[in-house]
Amino acid sequence: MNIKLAVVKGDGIGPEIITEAEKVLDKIGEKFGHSFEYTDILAGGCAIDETGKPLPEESVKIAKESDSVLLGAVGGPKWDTLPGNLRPERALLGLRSELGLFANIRPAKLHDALADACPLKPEISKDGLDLVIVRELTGGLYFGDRGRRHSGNDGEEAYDELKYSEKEIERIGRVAFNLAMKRDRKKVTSVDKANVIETSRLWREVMHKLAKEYPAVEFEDMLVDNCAMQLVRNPAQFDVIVTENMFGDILSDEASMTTGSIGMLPSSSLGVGTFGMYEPIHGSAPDIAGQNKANPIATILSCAMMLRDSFGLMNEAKAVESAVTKVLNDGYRTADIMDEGGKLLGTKEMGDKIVENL
Ligand SMILES: NC(=O)C1=CN([C@@H]2O[C@H](COP(=O)(O)OP(=O)(O)OC[C@H]3O[C@@H](n4cnc5c(N)ncnc54)[C@H](O)[C@@H]3O)[C@@H](O)[C@H]2O)C=CC1
Ligand SMILES: CC(C)CC(=O)C(=O)O
Ligand SMILES: [Mg+2]
Repeated sequence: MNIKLAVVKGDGIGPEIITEAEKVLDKIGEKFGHSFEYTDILAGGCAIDETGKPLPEESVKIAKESDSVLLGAVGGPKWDTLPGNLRPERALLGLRSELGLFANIRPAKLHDALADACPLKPEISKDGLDLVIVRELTGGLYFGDRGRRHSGNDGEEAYDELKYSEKEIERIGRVAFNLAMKRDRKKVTSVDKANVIETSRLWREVMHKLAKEYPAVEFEDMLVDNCAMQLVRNPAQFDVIVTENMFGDILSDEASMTTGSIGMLPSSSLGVGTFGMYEPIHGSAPDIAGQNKANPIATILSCAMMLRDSFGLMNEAKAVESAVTKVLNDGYRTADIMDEGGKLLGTKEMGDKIVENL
């Protein structure tokens, strides 16, 4: 296959982790007879510096003409004082909505070798942890009307609109139920705040209707505050969690720690076809940027998701995942997952080790 990828290196650790991901893809290409063609597109802080805009039209155009997008991370303190619509993060939201990527799949699986990196007590993780968060990605608070206004004598007031339509809820619900059908445990937990928020009450109604169409799937609701607690108390109870945009953003960072580090969690963002955007769930980690310290595994595992979900290359995806597992089993660690007896590697050396194991 000849695969054309639009690549957002982005800011902070973005360029470092993307370099390692491309090395892995190139090795896959060499081994399995594919070629990967990368076109760098500007998005985020680097795009602001170069063009004055977080997401130039040209970047969206190239992304749309590609087979999929690979993204590092955007943002950083340099751009934190810009107005909201000019911040680097707008680029990410813009790409997600322009490309129609409403379903964000974030698998959190604890590798056996990382049991000591998981901060939970061993008895909590002893039988393994393997859950997936299905996060709605193009609706909710991050896309509603927002602004500032003056209100009476109380000074300035800021507002962010939260709305969801039945259609938006149903389509993300279907992604979750269909995913659960392919997994051993076939369980969906729909997470909302239906005791307070009207959008959550509609969310719950739609999910209940959908659940009836999937009798083979065990279904439950959970309030988001309880879910945040349960993820630490007993994460093994979860299989597929489906939730709205902001709850999914927050809960997936929390869930990442059950795997040892946020540097381990990959993601795919999908729409109706096979086109996807693939990125680690973490941000640009300005505190470690440029120091060869970032864990590239989340980005590399995102490439495995891309090979499987967008291109149907099952063996190739498995090869990447097995190489990562082997490197971890051999005791190699980046600083974020370092444990007693581990062999510490930098970003580049971790990428090299994974390539070596391919
Ligand atoms: N997808 C994206 O592009 C995202 C961008 N951001 C942006 O990133 C910037 C930094 O945000 P933070 O809140 O600090 O979140 P962050 O996820 O960048 O970092 C949080 C903590 O996790 C660590 N970390 C993150 N990725 C790591 C990796 N691969 N290996 C080792 N350690 C890692 C960081 O060093 C930091 O201590 C902000 O500008 C934010 O808006 C945040 C989340 C997602
Ligand atoms: C700009 C944010 C919505 C990025 C983020 O935190 C995420 O997608 O996980
Ligand atoms: Mg996030």
